Amino acid sequence: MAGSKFAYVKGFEIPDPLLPETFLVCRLDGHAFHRFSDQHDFVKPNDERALKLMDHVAKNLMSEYKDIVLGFGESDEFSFLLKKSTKLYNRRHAKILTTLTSYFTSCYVFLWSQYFPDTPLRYPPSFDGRIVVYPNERIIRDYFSWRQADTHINNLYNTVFWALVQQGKQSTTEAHATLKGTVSATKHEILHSRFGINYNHLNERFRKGSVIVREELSPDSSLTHTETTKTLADGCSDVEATNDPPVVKKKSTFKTMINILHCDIIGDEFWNARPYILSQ
Ligand SMILES: Nc1nc2c(ncn2[C@@H]2O[C@H](COP(=O)(O)OP(=O)(O)OP(=O)(O)O)[C@@H](O)[C@H]2O)c(=O)[nH]1
Ligand SMILES: [Mg+2]
Repeated sequence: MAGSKFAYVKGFEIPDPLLPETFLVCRLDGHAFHRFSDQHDFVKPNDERALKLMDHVAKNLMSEYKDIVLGFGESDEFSFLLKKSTKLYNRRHAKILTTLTSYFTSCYVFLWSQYFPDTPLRYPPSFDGRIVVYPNERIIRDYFSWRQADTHINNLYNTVFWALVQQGKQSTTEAHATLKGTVSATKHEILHSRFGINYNHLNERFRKGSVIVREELSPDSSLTHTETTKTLADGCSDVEATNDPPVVKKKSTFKTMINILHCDIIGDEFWNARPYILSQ
């Protein structure tokens, strides 16, 4: 049937495919979370409730979108790696970006009260998003190393900064001045000598961010959920088991489980233990 005389406008919708057989990284970032965190009384420098909420949201996104093989989050941001063979929405750029961003945002609102039972949302939060196409494994590893290095740099700075303000009674201007031009060793030293804080003993979630992996379990795995989680924790500290049963993949006997880790992603150990992340 011929379209109406108006149908030609459809021709203005230009296809926006992402290059085939390349890795896609989608990074979502809280919009104006400086203000949002103030308005909702986030603990400084790290609010564990807010970070756990982000992790839970990311885990939900990965349950919904099985082609996401890895997530990494810190502060108000999360990066998601889609396997290079993904055919999700025919690799349409806008379709993937907008659905991932809106699903993440609605989950954030949906789960908010679980983590902030006494703090009603004062206004709707939003997230911006981008997808970057990367050609090879080395660059993907460098990408995630970059985000984790950033986590470390920001967290060390923020930890000393707020120690100077909250315990050292400096103004924020004075604290900035104290830290201007200092190297990492000096920041560690200030924390240790003035505040008795050993940075390396702080919560790993704060120091390393959150790594979310979809682990594949062998079909003959007879381990229980809890045992399996412990086994997968080898080499990574502080694994959070979920209470959900492992998901049985359709059309396959493999079981998968999404785990939240706070481990090093810089270096070989993480990647060598999980070759399937970059090989799909
Ligand atoms: N107090 C507190 N603030 C946090 C926490 N996590 C994130 N934030 C705030 O969120 C900001 C995130 O940084 P950005 O994404 O660069 O800043 P933004 O205000 O969100 O700005 P845009 O992303 O450009 O919209 C931080 O600077 C903090 O102000 C937290 O755990 N505690
Ligand atoms: Mg932000």
